[in-house]
Amino acid sequence: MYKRILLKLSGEVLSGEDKKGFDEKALEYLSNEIKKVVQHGIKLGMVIGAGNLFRGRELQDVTNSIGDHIGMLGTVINALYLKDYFEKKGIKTVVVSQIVNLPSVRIIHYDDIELYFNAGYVVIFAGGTSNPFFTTDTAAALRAVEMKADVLIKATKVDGIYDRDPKKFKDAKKYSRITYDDAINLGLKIMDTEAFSICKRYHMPIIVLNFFKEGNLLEALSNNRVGTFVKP
Ligand SMILES: Nc1ncnc2c1ncn2[C@@H]1O[C@H](COP(=O)(O)OP(=O)(O)O)[C@@H](O)[C@H]1O
Ligand SMILES: O=c1ccn([C@@H]2O[C@H](COP(=O)(O)OP(=O)(O)O)[C@@H](O)[C@H]2O)c(=O)[nH]1
Repeated sequence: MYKRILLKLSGEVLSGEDKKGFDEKALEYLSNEIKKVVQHGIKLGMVIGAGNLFRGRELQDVTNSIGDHIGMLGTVINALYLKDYFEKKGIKTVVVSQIVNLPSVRIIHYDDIELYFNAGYVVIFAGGTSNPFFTTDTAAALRAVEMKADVLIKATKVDGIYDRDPKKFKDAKKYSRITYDDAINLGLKIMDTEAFSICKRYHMPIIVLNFFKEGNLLEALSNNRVGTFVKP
């Protein structure tokens, strides 16, 4: 079983698919899935998106870089919302970020992160990469490498990587395994190229899985037979 993971969640995990804001049922489901992982003693880092609040590219009347700043702040909002929710459910959680200075958010410091893991805390890395023009997938790849994760899990609403977007093409075919190079060269838009490149360079395996199937996350960590596995 993987013992140290970076979990990337899209913002819609907090709102429900194609919805905005926060949904109680979605949050309860999420905290139950996370609890299963934490109870196995797995060291868990998380990167959360902000698709349930703001995506820079969707703010059409806003200057690109400012829209992205708004998006990154959205990830901090999500992280704090989650921290509060998790703690009420008994999951010890700390939020770290480089983009805000708030009493509820800690500065990212490698030594401290190890202490948080050893004390059984889930660590939520908020604020994306701290730069506009990137996504939280790229942030997840960076944080996975930085925290020396065994694997990066991209938890999403499709059950793996397909030869085409399965939401648009009913006859899309799923890969159970794929190389970084194929994922990049075939232009499979499940994650951005930057994220695949960082994982390739630092030999970080990726599992893409459907987060909305109960127990899927823990099963993937146990047997590697869920979703799509991206490897060298
Ligand atoms: N080749 C592909 N294989 C799987 N999913 C794909 C592919 N191309 C595009 N997608 C889309 O990527 C989405 C997953 O990305 P995610 O980051 O979770 O969502 P979003 O970017 O909408 O927040 C899926 O909903 C799926 O429709
Ligand atoms: O390093 C980053 C990460 C995110 N964002 C902004 O934050 C938004 C939310 O992130 P993302 O789209 O990855 O969220 P998700 O779709 O996974 O919920 C993005 O649209 C960008 O506007 C950014 O500017 N830089």
